[in-house]
Amino acid sequence: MLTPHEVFKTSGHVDKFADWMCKDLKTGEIFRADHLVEEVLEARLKGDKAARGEATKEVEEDEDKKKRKKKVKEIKNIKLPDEEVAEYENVLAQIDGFSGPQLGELIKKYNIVNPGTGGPLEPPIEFNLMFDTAIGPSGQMKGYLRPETAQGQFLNFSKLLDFNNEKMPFASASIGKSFRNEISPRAGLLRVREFLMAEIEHFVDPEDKSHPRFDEVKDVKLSFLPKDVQVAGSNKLVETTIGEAVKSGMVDNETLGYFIARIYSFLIKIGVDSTRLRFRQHMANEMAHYAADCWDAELQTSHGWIECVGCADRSAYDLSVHSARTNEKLVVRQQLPEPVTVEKFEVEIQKKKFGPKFRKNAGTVEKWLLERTQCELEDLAKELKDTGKISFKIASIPDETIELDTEFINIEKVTKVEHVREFTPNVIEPSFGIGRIIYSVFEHSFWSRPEDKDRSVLSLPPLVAPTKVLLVPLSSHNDLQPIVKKLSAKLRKEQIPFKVDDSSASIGKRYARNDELGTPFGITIDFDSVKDESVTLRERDSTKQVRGSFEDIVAAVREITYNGVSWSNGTAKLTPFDSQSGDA
Ligand SMILES: Nc1ncnc2c1ncn2[C@@H]1O[C@H](COP(=O)(O)OP(=O)(O)OP(=O)(O)O)[C@@H](O)[C@H]1O
Repeated sequence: MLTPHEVFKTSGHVDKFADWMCKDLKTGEIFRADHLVEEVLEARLKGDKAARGEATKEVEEDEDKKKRKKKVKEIKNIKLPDEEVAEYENVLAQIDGFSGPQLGELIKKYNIVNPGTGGPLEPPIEFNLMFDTAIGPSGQMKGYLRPETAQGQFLNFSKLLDFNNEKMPFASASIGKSFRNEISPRAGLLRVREFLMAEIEHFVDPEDKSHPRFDEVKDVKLSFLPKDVQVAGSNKLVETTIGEAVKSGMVDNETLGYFIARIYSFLIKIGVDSTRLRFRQHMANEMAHYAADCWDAELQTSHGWIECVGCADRSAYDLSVHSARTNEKLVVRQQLPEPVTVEKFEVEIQKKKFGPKFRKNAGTVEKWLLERTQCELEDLAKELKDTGKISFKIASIPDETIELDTEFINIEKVTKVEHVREFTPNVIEPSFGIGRIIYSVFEHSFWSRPEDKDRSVLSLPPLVAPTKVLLVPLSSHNDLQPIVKKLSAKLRKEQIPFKVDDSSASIGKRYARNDELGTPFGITIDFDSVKDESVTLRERDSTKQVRGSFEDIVAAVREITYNGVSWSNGTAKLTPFDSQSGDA
């Protein structure tokens, strides 16, 4: 988590990991420029709708919420000219793609001011999001709290490749805290300065980004928001299978497509509502310059569409920059099935002459030369041929310009037979924000029973519910205790997390409060249980009940929870139970 300056300087974070902020010099308030433009234009569009008499219930509720936040000035119901409405919609569709200066232009053009006070704002300036610190007692070594887990994985590339017996493709994964000095943290878990991140770095051959298991997911149907749709100012979703999306080139390659589909399956499995999930492609200027393609899994919540998982093809960027900085090769070597004849530039160094000329720097100069790419060697060979010498600078010998003539070096194109292919892998990176996912799952799973709005249910899938079963003895009568004990032991043995609620509240109340906590099953123990060890199993969402031996009931719970079996299949052999349990 605590990472030396050099790592993030090399990865580009020191120079580029920044958001744009605007300052109100009078009040000292600071706003994130893109969020400000987004919020103000959205508010004006809603005001316009209201002025046109098109206010929906949602608009009214939103306005009410915003008024409470004292953002009154922007919410006036003012009808906008039609062209302006279209312009606003266009800007909003592309809001993630603007640079700082472009945001500054928009702020000027649309006269966007401090929404609270109406005061003017300074043009946007860049604000680096990393928390910096000093490492060690001398305070000399600058460091940062990591803003993502990825870089640590890249630094360990050689070890990871070794663990995988040098075989490609392979992946590493890491889960842990990341830190970003967000300009304005807000919306609970959605934007915080310390958050849990889970990232997979999947290393793949740049010349073959097919995925051996793509066939398994190719028919998964998804909602896509591609970049050209956004650039055209729309947010109309394209519904198609991931197979088609890759085939048409909308999604760059199979491996990226495979992970997009797997992200989808994961989110659905843990309780995300598929109708409130879309994959939005990054627009060209939103994407890092090195990325080949990038899609965000966005979940719709009461705070709008929220990016919860990013899935990017980061190409060979990270490994290349770390390798260049450290002079360590971060490459894969693969035995070729058949030797190939290649033409390539090679450097011939007169080592004996290097020592006296460069002394302690001889090794560094030699290494630098040997690590040049073919393109660089081609340029150097030309320089040597044309001028009889080459001159260059090396970062670690900053005060010296190195000059070498043909007495010291020769660079020539040679024909060689190669048995090994050497390449820098590309990286496909799914990056999950755990807090945002959990928050969205809560919103997507929470509902009230139509017959009684006060009775809420958290429909967490059994697999992710922290407590799977609530054990409910009908009464606190001593006769029921042995069965409670026996059933508890059985559940413990089967590793099914459960809780006992033997409070004096009515059965209905006990069920209701656990429905709200997301506990998917209730097992009721009554006086018949004492006689024949039969118990009742209740399902949270439907409130359906079945009866059977406690062995069969526990087996059904296990099958439904851990093996993806449906309620009706899992309880097919049990007897439907119609009770007046106080549920209604
Ligand atoms: N401040 C934050 N609080 C909580 N989760 C975050 C935060 N920033 C990023 N994440 C999570 O980490 C994931 C990967 O980070 P990434 O760098 O792609 O986000 P980002 O594009 O910077 O997010 P945003 O544009 O919303 O700031 C995001 O999909 C999100 O789930």
